[in-house]
Amino acid sequence: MEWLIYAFLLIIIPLFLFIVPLKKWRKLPPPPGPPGLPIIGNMLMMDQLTHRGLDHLSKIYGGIFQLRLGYLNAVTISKPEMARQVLQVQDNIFSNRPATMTITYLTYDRSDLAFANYGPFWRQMRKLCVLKLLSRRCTDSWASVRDNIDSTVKTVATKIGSSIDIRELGCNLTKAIIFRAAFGAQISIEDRDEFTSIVEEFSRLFGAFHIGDFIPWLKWMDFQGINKRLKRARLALDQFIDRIIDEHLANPKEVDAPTADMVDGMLVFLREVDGGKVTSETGDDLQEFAGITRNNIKAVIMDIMFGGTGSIANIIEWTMAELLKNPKEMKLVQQELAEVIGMDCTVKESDLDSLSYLKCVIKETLRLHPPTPLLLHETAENCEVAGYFITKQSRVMINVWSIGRDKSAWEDADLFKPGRFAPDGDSANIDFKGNFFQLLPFGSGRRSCPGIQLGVYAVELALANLLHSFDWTLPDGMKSSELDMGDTFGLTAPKAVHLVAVPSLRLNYPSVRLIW
Ligand code: HEM
Repeated sequence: MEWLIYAFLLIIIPLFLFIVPLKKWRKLPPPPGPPGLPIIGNMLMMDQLTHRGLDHLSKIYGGIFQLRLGYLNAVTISKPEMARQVLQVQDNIFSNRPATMTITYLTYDRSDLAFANYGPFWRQMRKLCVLKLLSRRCTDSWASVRDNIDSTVKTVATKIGSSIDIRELGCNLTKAIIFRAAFGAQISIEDRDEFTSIVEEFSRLFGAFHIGDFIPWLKWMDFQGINKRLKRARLALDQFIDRIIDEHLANPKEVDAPTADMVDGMLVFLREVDGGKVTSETGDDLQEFAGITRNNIKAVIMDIMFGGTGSIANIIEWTMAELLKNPKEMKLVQQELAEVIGMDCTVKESDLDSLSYLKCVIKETLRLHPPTPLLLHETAENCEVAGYFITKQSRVMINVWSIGRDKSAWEDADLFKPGRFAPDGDSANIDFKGNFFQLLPFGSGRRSCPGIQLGVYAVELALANLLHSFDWTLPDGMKSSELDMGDTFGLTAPKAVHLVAVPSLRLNYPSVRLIW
């Protein structure tokens, strides 16, 4: 009798655990896609891995298709319902991130938040970032937004009648916000310039092509000398942030102090590895947290630099461009600002809730120009989407740009019509917080953007003040129809040609002079 029980355990259980599921998967076809060559697969189509290239391929192969890049399967999703399958229904399987060799090295072996795989470490880092660095309670980050927008408006006021590069204006503003939030008000101009060049080199290296990412047995090849650049870049970051950390350690602050910055926030959890001890007590909501290392701090600071700076500046530039291209919409937003704020003062945080049309304009801009057009995820297990078999460790690209322009989800999908989100519009109930899979500028589910509150606040307050304080025209008599609306593709998708516009004073001058 006993042998019967053993036979059951040895034969039936493995059958159910392995063979039955395998058979289930085997019946399913892989997603459609273009035929590939031996070994390299579709690597000759690498130039198509942009939001526009993948959108074009989705018109041929459908809302889900697969490219084989060497040994890597890359699946693209371009329909809202399939995005829901991936980001909500099977979120647990799709919450890993793909990381190239370059990214792994530059993030200290993925010891950050954005590239860490889903699991206990990621959960703790996410909790730390959300509660201690990016929430409304982190007062300095938010004060940094207000102060830096005030000084941007004052700078524009000194350039009335001259051409202003809006991309540059937005980048300088967001860099100032994020630098001060991360390192505190004391950071010098020289330090800012030094750190900007480190971030720029990281950004160039993140996009670098390495054959070993696709054909692992060719990992040793380094045609472009990337390895040397990687080592130099990480050393520069080590030296810079170690100095900042040491300065902060020498001058400790209470995390709740009004002048505490993100480095102060993280130092509370610092575990100096050399000494092997936890240097300070952990906070209430992270009692079980074993602490973080200097490398974690460096990697998270880089996440915040990349997450914050490009996207906020991008939205400001695209919104201004769409409003200059659509003067009727510009008039509606400015009319709302005049009615809500009056013409004697600038916009304050408490006014933002009343600016409902401005919010519609920003939403519509995010639909047409999401700053991160492709969400990058990776599968943790074999699974099924829409009747297709997706293998474990597939790279999954959710084409948010394509989904935002999907003709079956949006009426007049290619037109800029903010009124669709107004209370009487056909998309009035749709928000961008990840609940509606046709609009995903901040992603959805576990890996969605933790900086959404801070980011939206900065975008709304900056645009409200720029549009309320000034009237804007295109330079040299350029007509709105002549404005170039093309984009480029990198980690984000900014306008291909920088937007240049000319401000004129809009508010009642004597009262505004008192404020400025
Ligand atoms: C306002 C403009 C912003 C937009 C449109 C934006 C968009 C996004 C998107 C699309 C993702 C990926 C979601 C996914 O993969 O499903 C993301 C992730 C992330 N964002 Fe943002 N973001 C913005 C602002 C910020 C700010 C201000 C910060 C920090 C200061 C930030 C930090 C991050 C981080 C750390 C992640 C990685 C989260 C993780 O993997 O768990 N973002 N963001």
